[in-house]
Amino acid sequence: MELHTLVNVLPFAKIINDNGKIDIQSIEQDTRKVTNNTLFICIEGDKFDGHNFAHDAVKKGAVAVVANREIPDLRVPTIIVRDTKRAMAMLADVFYGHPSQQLFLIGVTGTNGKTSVSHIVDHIFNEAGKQTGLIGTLYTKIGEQKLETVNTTPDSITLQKTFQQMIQNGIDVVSMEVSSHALIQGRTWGCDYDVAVFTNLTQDHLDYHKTMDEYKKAKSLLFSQLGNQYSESRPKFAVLNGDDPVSDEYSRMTAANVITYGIESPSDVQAKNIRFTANGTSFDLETPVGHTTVETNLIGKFNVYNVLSAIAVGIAANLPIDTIVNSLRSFQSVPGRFELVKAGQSFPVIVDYAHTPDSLENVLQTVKSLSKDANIFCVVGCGGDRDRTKRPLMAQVACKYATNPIFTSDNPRTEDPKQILDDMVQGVIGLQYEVIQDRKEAIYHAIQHANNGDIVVIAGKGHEDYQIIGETKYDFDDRIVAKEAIEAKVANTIKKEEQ
Ligand SMILES: CC(=O)N[C@H]1[C@@H](OP(=O)(O)OP(=O)(O)OC[C@H]2O[C@@H](n3ccc(=O)[nH]c3=O)[C@H](O)[C@@H]2O)O[C@H](CO)[C@@H](O)[C@@H]1O[C@H](C)C(=O)N[C@@H](C)C(=O)N[C@H](CCC(=O)O)C(=O)O
Ligand SMILES: Nc1ncnc2c1ncn2[C@@H]1O[C@H](COP(=O)(O)OP(=O)(O)OP(=O)(O)O)[C@@H](O)[C@H]1O
Ligand SMILES: N[C@H](CCC[C@H](N)C(=O)O)C(=O)O
Ligand SMILES: [Mg+2]
Repeated sequence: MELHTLVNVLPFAKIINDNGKIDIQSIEQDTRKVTNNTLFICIEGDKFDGHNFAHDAVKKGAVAVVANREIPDLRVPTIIVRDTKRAMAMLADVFYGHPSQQLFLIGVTGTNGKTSVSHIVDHIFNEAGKQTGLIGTLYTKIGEQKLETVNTTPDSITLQKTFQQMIQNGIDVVSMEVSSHALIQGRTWGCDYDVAVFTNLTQDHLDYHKTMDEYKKAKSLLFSQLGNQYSESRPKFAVLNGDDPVSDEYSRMTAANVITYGIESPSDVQAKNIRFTANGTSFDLETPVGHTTVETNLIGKFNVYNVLSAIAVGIAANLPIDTIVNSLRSFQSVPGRFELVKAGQSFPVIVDYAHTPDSLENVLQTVKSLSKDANIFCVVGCGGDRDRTKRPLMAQVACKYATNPIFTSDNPRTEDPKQILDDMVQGVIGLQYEVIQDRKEAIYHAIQHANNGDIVVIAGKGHEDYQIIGETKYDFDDRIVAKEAIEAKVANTIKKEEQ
């Protein structure tokens, strides 16, 4: 695309060193991705100032630069704008041909459940015969192809480029997770959502947002930015959790149609008579388009909320209710979410991604409801360089529900693992718990001491196949470590029996 055509979308932009027509073949905000004929955008970030990389970008092939000030000795055309992040989102949307307008785009935000809900939604549309794409914590999925992601919600260039790739691959429906960080940083500016979903709001990320109010405001942007163009052929919907008090505020902020879902409060999409069985959950469903029964393999009340929100998305997209409900029967699970590890042991071992006080409470409550008298071993830690104030709260939750809480390291990152554990322990002074800093040792310890009828929960890292200590990412997968621990225990038992 020609540089001036692109720059036309940036009101009041000034070009320094303009030297006529230039063909732009890619736009990038990271020098590590710059190639020939790139338009490089300088972003002032938390760690670096991209303006300091402009010369480097030109050396690598950048033919023009977007900046918020003149960069000394830079000889390529430089487009000066006040806000380079906003310019980046606009340029990305234009450069990739407004791809989100051609997709049925669903954004899911909330503290917990984004990955789960986006996967259930993806499954529903897939079963309804649509070609689907998914963007989130686990991966970017284009049809059957899975690509690794750095962030839950990518930067605006990566995002728009991914949408374009999806269109080229025949995708028509995309469900994506929208993090609060992404909303505040404008990574999703330019996204034309058809449906925006709110799961819930509880404590997390206060290291970044500072207060719950700021965190709530960040998430509200998905709803206030939801297009307010009324179109009969393409109405916009906000899908809100009727049992979360924050939904009232979000409802007032959006100009779109609102569908609520819930269990406790009267909602448009409502679950009644919830029945937890050995194989999953079933409930009576009431919706504006009909009443029916839902059966799912997923367990826990929190998963009823996840399923309800996904049903509401299906309804917003005009899918027949029977198609939605039938597809739910074949939805299995999400990797690392309540994932059972089986290696011949006589007690359940569950790996789960609960890394907030609320998610841990939901999972442990569910586990407790499975067997009232079981000893519950809960191996849990808290991430470093993240919200410190959730640490004592997570420890409290572990001690409230588990008979055997074991505090260990999650991803300590650049923090001292001992300090993180000390922060956790501050919440449970005088209560019973163990501290085993090494995660592998902690998992082995829990499995070694669990007996028939007990339950082991390994929380916090779910699908992660690494552990970040310092700045190094080591191979580490709770599911593999747990399996090895079980196998060691089973082998030992057999040996003892043979003696
Ligand atoms: C704090 C934060 O959110 N940082 C995000 C932010 O980085 P930043 O803009 O501050 O970038 P920076 O590293 O200071 O660099 C500034 C600029 O210099 C450029 N640069 C930098 C180095 C270099 O060699 N060359 C170069 O060009 C960078 O590409 C960037 O344009 O923008 C980047 C691009 O979008 C993100 O990858 C990065 O996420 C970091 C890795 C991160 O850890 N973020 C977490 C907190 C996060 O965003 N998490 C949420 C999920 C949370 C949840 O709900 O659970 C997520 O969406 O992933
Ligand atoms: N609706 C829910 N309410 C509360 N807790 C939930 C809910 N759904 C899932 N959980 C719990 O939260 C954990 C994380 O779920 P999931 O990965 O779906 O959330 P997420 O919002 O994508 O998280 P992240 O912000 O880290 O990407 C699960 O492992 C489970 O313990
Ligand atoms: N998206 C979350 C994931 C947390 C996962 C947990 N294992 C940790 O490292 O704290 C975050 O970046 O805060
Ligand atoms: Mg997620």
